Amino acid sequence: MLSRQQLITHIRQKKSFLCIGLDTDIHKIPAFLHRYDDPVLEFNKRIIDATQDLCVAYKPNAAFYESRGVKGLQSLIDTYQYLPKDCLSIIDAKRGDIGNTSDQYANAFFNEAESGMGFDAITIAPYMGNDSVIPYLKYEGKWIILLALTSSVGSKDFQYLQSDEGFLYQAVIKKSATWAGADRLMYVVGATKGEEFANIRKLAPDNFLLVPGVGAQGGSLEEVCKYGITKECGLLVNSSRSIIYAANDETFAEAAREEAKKLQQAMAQELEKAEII
Ligand SMILES: O=c1ccn([C@@H]2O[C@H](COP(=O)(O)O)[C@@H](O)[C@H]2O)c(=O)[nH]1
Repeated sequence: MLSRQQLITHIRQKKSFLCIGLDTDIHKIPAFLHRYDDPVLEFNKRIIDATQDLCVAYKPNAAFYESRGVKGLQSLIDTYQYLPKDCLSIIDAKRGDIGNTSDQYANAFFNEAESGMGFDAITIAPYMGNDSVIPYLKYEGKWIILLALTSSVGSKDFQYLQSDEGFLYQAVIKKSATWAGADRLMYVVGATKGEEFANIRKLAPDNFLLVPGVGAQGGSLEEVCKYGITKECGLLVNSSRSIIYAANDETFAEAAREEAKKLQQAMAQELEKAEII
């Protein structure tokens, strides 16, 4: 379990607000790893070993594990167990369902005694409203991360629809702020939506934002920081493919480290600019 204050301390100590996405596709990892019992786990362990001093969070995306059935679930559980305790562990599951079903999702990802997984945080699609989100908050100290404004091209289909509270994504932020405080609630905001960060900060001045889209999707770290950084940083910037698939041979973990380091160094500059370190 990682509290807001611990997260902020780690950001200052590591000079980093990098979240590394473990979107591990068994068909994309280096061929030599296939001699291991669990190639995906071996890949993840080496990525984690090579990068853990450079990042403050890891985010396995559930789809890459669930797509492989029982074996994939085991890779996910074993990867969770291997994650360093000083990094925020986020399961990117994007769940959302009626209350009793959400109870089961929360149990699956938060109740380590029963499922083998006790992630610190989970991404949630908030579309089904309050009763779909509250079950996760019953787990003391765990974080919920609601999809607000996603990095996807399709975000314009619904998220920018006008409502009484402004755009629909703005209504999501306003309403959900009544469900939990900034010590338990984050929002996903895509790095590809740099121009919206200033508006989002007006609605969510203290919440951490989980920001995917830097790297393979072309989002700008500089723009995100220009409008999104707060005095306590308030950002976790995720990159998955650009780091974990930086090379496709025996050097993959070193190459991942190099990519992570470039981002960490750019983040250190942003933290200095904002006088956080
Ligand atoms: O709006 C969103 C929400 C989630 N994601 C997820 O983040 C990573 C991004 O991976 P990259 O390889 O760095 O593009 C991936 O797991 C997505 O499912 C997102 O991209 N946008």
